[in-house]
Amino acid sequence: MNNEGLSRMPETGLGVSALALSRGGRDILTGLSFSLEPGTALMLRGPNGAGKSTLLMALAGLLDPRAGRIDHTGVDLEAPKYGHLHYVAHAPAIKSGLSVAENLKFWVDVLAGAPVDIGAALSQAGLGELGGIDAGLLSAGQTRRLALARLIAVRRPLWLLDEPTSALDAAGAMWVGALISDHLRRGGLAVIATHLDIAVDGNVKSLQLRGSAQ
Ligand SMILES: Nc1ncnc2c1ncn2[C@@H]1O[C@H](COP(=O)(O)OP(=O)(O)OP(=O)(O)O)[C@@H](O)[C@H]1O
Repeated sequence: MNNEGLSRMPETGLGVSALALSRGGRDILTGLSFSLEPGTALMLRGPNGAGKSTLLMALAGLLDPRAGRIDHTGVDLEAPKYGHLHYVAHAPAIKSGLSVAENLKFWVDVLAGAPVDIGAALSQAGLGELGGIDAGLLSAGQTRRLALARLIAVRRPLWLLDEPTSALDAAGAMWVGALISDHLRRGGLAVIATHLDIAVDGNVKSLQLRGSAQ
């Protein structure tokens, strides 16, 4: 694959060692270790309740480890903490009452992204004709596309994606795969919780979670 012409991400790595995560006083994951270099995707697999979302939340800084370490390497220490990552939760954080374009603009402002062409990002997400409508009127798949559009609108090196192809049609799932592939080619990093295979071109690893029996 020729990567010339692609703007590269700042080189960010991720290291997890002897990690233990608990929720409601119950151990969900214990003794988990892995490391990821730039340009790599890690697919988190495992049955319902295995701890995929819990791990993503911890990587996003939303949940403190009970034990062990999470190290984000190559991060600009002057930058806001966790300002190098996108966390896109399973439940799309979309505000009804705001238009589709206003929702994306809201996220660009929250994420302190540089001014971007909102229309172009929506077009890439397959929502080019829908920028003016109330986001509450979107279908489930369109809502997912809008939630993911922030990955395009604000470039960040680490993507933490929880079931990103949920509710998407076949073309949408292909789009997500292409989006992640492009991200990896730029030297980005992605950790993705998914029950479905996502067609990603590049260095893709897989981690099977089984809950606290790790
Ligand atoms: N706020 C909470 N308080 C207590 N337990 C919780 C809480 N949130 C999640 N859990 C528990 O943590 C465990 C792991 O949940 P998690 O959502 O991480 O699993 P998952 O692998 O993402 O599952 P799924 O495939 O169903 O999305 C589950 O047993 C769940 O009941």
